[in-house]
This record gives sequence, C-alpha cells and structure tokens, in this order.
Amino acid sequence: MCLLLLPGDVRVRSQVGFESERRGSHPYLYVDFRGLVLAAPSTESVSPWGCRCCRPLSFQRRLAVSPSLLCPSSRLTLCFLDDDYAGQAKCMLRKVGSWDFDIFLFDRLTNGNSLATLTAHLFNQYGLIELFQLDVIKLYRFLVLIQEDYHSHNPYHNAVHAADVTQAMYCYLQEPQLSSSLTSCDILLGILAAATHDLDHPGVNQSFLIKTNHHLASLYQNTSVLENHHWRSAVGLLRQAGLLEHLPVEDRQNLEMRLGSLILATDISRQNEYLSQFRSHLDQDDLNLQNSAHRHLVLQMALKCADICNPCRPWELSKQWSGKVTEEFFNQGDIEKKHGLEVSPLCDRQLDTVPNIQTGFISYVVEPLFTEWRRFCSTPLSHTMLSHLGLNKAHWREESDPSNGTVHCAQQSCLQTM
Ligand SMILES: Nc1ncnc2c1ncn2[C@@H]1O[C@@H]2COP(=O)(O)O[C@H]2[C@H]1O
Ligand SMILES: [Zn+2]
Repeated sequence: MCLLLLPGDVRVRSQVGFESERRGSHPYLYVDFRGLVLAAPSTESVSPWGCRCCRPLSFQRRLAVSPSLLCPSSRLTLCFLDDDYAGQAKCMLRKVGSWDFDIFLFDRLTNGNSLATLTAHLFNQYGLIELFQLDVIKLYRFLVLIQEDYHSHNPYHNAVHAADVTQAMYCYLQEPQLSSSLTSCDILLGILAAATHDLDHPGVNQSFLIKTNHHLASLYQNTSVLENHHWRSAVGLLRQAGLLEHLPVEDRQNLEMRLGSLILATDISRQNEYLSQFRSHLDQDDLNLQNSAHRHLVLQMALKCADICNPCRPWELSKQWSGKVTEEFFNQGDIEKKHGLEVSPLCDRQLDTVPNIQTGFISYVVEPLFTEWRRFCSTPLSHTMLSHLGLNKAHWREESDPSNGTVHCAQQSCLQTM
C-alpha cells in the first residue's frame, strides 16, 4: 500500500508526462494516495508541490511547467524526483517516528517539499482523511498553500522548521500516555497546529515589529503579535482551501478556536505561564486525560516542546538548527543597525556568539520545559531528549568563551523579547 504522495512516484510521473504531451501545456495531476489514483486539472488545483519560484531547484529534474493560480506572477513547476530520491524519501517515512529523523535530508529528497509530504503522510497514517471525510484534493491544496506561506529565505522560520516541529509533534503524539487518550480531533489539531504554527513568519521578532510600527503590531495590540498572525493565516488558508467546509459550522469554529489556542501557546514570552500551570498539575498529580481541558493543555505543552526541541536532537542536527536560528537573529540585528535602531538581545553578530546563545537558551528555556515534560511522560524518548540536551549543552559550553558570561543573563531577559 502506498501511503505517500511523492512526486517521484513512477505512476505520477509517467501519467503527468503522458497527459502533458497529449494536452499541450495543461498536464493533469495524478496522485497516488492510499492506492487511489486521483486526477485534477492543473488549471484548477495546480501542482501539489507548489510554486518553485522563490526556491532554487536542488539536484532534481524539472520536467513540466504549468500555469500557476497560487502565484500569478510566476509559473508553477512540477518537479519530479528521480526514483532513487523518491525511494529514499519513502524509506525515511517508515521511520517518521524516530527521534534522529533527519528533516534536512528529507527536505532535499523531496525537493523542498518536506512539510507537505510529511503532513500528508501523517494524515494518511492516522486515517484522518476517512475520519473527517476530507477531500484529498482540498487537502493537497491546503498543504501546498501552507508550505508556500512559509518564507523560504528565512534561515530558520521556514517550512523545514515547520516540518521538523510536525515530526517532533508526531513523536509526542505516539507517546503511550497521549496515544491512549487523545481523540482523533486532538490528533488532527496537533498535526495542523504544528504544521501551521509559524505561518508567514517575517524572520524578525515581535519587538522588531513593535518598534518599527508594523501594522501587525497594531492589529494585535502588541500582544502575541506573531502567533496571532500565524493563527489567523492558518484559518485563512483552511477557509481558502475549503478543507473543513463540509463540517457543521460549530465544529469548524471550535476547531479554529482550539487551533488558535495551540498556536498562541508557542509564544515563548509566555512560557512561564504555561509551565507553572503544567507544573502545578504535576505537583498535584491531578492530570486526567479523560478531561478535554487537560488533554488540550497537554497538547499545548507537546507543541511547545516540539517548537523548541532542536537543542534536544542529536548533535549533528541540533547544531544546524543553532546556526540557522542565530543567522536569523543576526540578520535582524543587521537591519536594526542599518536603521539606527537599538539592536535586540542576541542579535548582535559583533557581541553575541552561537555557543553563548545556545548555552543560555538551553539552561533558561529548554531544560525547564523538558524537565517538566519528562515528569509527565517518563518514557525512553523523554530520557533520550534530555540526554541529547545535556550532551549538546556540554558541546556548546566547551566552545563558548568563558569571559563572556553576561550573555546568559541577556538570554533570561530575552524571553520577553523573542
Ligand atoms: N536553538 C535555539 N537557540 C536560540 N533560540 C531558539 C532556538 N530554537 C528556537 N529558539 C527561539 O525560540 C522561539 C520559539 O518560538 P519561535 O519558533 O517563534 O521562535 C523561536 C526562537 O526565537
Ligand atoms: Zn516555531
């Protein structure tokens, strides 16, 4: 059984090629989805793999081009993978629940389509399409829309980060305590929230938006500005794709509200609020996963963990994320300097260093969260994550300049400004 829509699938490639020749420049899309072959005219739903205009092709072949409805200023390209790459990507998905899943490799093997591919796979794996009677074409359309709504030029807040968070979320959803109590609605929301939690991220933080009088800051009254925007963007794309339009209006509204509550929980400046609430439940040992409010809190905590789990990944993966997030911070600092604005904490490439930022972030933000998570979920995965975290912190400590101890304090105050 083929669980995955991969553009490299031989059937997909050959049928598109055939239709493409027969119909001139309007190829049909044929997608293998759980053994089902679907067809959709490209003029209606375009490529499930989205617009390549902003993203350089890696090492794969460009075989067909179709007009774009998603990106009118450019043309959509259907890129098909060599069978080798498709095979390797499919192979990787068999281990989608492994903590050492290499999302960077997966993104290359799917030609930059890790988010859409992974999310579609998880929808399939959980049977969400049948459970929620989803229209697969609308689902593809939605997945393409979200993938393309991430800014590919952001070093960190791009679709690969969203794919990484979605993969981590899947690992947490598989934890026995969660898998035995979550409803299919919780699972749908968990995956949707992970995939959309940073939609349309501009690559700068909230304090930058506030001090530059960005319209989003005034729209959301300087409160969880980015997270509100990610949520509203997600709702906009859900409605645009019509993915949930067949559901009763109250159910749809309820899903949208819960989605918002999950995404808003990723506001790192509010971490202590969520953490104290979670900690007090753990202290009183009163979390009851039959209670929907408690399950929702656990989902919020799971998403928060997934969002900042990169320092808990094996070193080779973790250090890549550290480099990317710092590059984005420093880019912001460069813009601030250029415009004579005060440089935000951690954003000064002349003063801040990757090792110092990492040791501070791990000690003050990541460790406290994952320590509580392990109290809740004392599983091999939780122990593995904390063990990587300790090793990675030791790596960064070795590399950090001992004379630069002030950065750790800066990191604490930075919880307010991230
Ligand atoms: N490895 C890291 N080092 C420093 N900050 C990080 C790291 N990973 C995530 N973050 C910050 O944590 C924030 C979590 O929410 P965001 O994804 O919006 O933005 C993230 C970054 O600002
Ligand atoms: Zn994020």
